[in-house]
Amino acid sequence: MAILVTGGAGYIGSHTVLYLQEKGENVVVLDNLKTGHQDAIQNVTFYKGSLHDNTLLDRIFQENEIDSVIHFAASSLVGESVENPLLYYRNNVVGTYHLISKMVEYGIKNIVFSSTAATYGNPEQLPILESNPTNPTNPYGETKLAIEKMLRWCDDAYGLKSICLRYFNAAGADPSGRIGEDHEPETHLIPIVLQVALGHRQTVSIFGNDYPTDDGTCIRDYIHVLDLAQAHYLALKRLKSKKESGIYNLGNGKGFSVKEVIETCRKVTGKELSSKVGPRREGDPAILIASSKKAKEELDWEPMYLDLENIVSHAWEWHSTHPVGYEDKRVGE
Ligand SMILES: NC(=O)c1ccc[n+]([C@@H]2O[C@H](COP(=O)([O-])OP(=O)(O)OC[C@H]3O[C@@H](n4cnc5c(N)ncnc54)[C@H](O)[C@@H]3O)[C@@H](O)[C@H]2O)c1
Ligand SMILES: O=c1ccn([C@@H]2O[C@H](COP(=O)(O)OP(=O)(O)O[C@H]3O[C@H](CO)[C@@H](O)[C@H](O)[C@H]3O)[C@@H](O)[C@H]2O)c(=O)[nH]1
Repeated sequence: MAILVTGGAGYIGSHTVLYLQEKGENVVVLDNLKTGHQDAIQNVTFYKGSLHDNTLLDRIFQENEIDSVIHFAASSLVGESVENPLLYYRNNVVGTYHLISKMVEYGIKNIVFSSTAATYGNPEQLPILESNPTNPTNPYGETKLAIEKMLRWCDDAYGLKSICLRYFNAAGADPSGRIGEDHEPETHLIPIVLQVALGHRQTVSIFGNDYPTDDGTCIRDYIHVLDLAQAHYLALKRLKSKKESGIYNLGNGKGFSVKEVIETCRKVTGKELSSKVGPRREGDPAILIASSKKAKEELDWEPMYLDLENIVSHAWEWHSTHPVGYEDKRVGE
């Protein structure tokens, strides 16, 4: 049997594919390469195309013995979603609607879904529990919450079992340096700061220093991408054994401010790293920190790389050895 990984050529998807391969799983990837890289995946059955292509989805489900799906494919940038919400409703909600419809048609009962801390909005308590209210402050979070709800109703109606993993901020890279994060343009904080270290940018702009935090900058919970990969594997195992849907936070349990992240990058790279304070970015909550107690208890999740310096070191290992990222994007230049 095979696992279909949508968005498997993306940052978190490719790390999960590698993890699943190392566990001996048979993996099929669907990715339109909008933000992913074919070079990030090796030795898998790969279909280049979109969630919106029903004919391609038919082919994938007919040509492979798929018994479960891990669904990463999405548009996932907070700022972009505020500027272009319809793109997010189409790619995330409508795209997932197509995928789930085909799963129901082909009788595939298990899905692990990439949800997000952005479903909570400005949290009422910290650390955030899965049972806390969800009030997204941006269209990205809204679309992910809409999908969680769609999945819940599909469990009731069709017996489709889902585990929604609400990740906090994915960071780091495969410690052996084989794959890493490569987005164009890059919007995530750690790779942006490391681009300053590489001399690809002059400075990093700090998006606001008037938040209600100790140093005035936003606090986030950075979780290693391989710890996320492990959680997907465990979530699939649980779906297959318990046949129960669920929602789980995945975070480090510790929060770091933007200034603290920049300082850690200075320490790891040994470089000065210029920064300047700019305006707030619309849609950003002040503080997001996870409680991952439920994932640890019910999925037996044991994150291995909780130290921020370690996470940044793995990211730096990738960026310093691949200063322009994957080779494939230079094809045709
Ligand atoms: N990076 C984070 O910190 C973070 C945090 C929480 C949740 N998430 C979620 O995790 C998932 C993966 O995030 P990522 O950081 O790896 O992003 P990414 O952009 O690197 O990966 C997404 C992948 O999906 C593919 N894709 C997008 N739309 C598609 C479509 N319609 N059909 C087929 N393929 C499509 C892209 O080409 C890309 O390879 C997303 O669903 C995102 O919302 C990410
Ligand atoms: O140049 C930059 C980039 C980011 N930030 C700040 O750094 C923090 C982290 O930002 P970023 O790395 O862009 O991540 P988030 O916007 O927190 O979103 C990530 O984390 C969310 C979960 O918390 C996921 O849902 C999203 O998909 C993922 O992009 C935020 O406070 C930003 O305002 C800056 O100050 N300067």
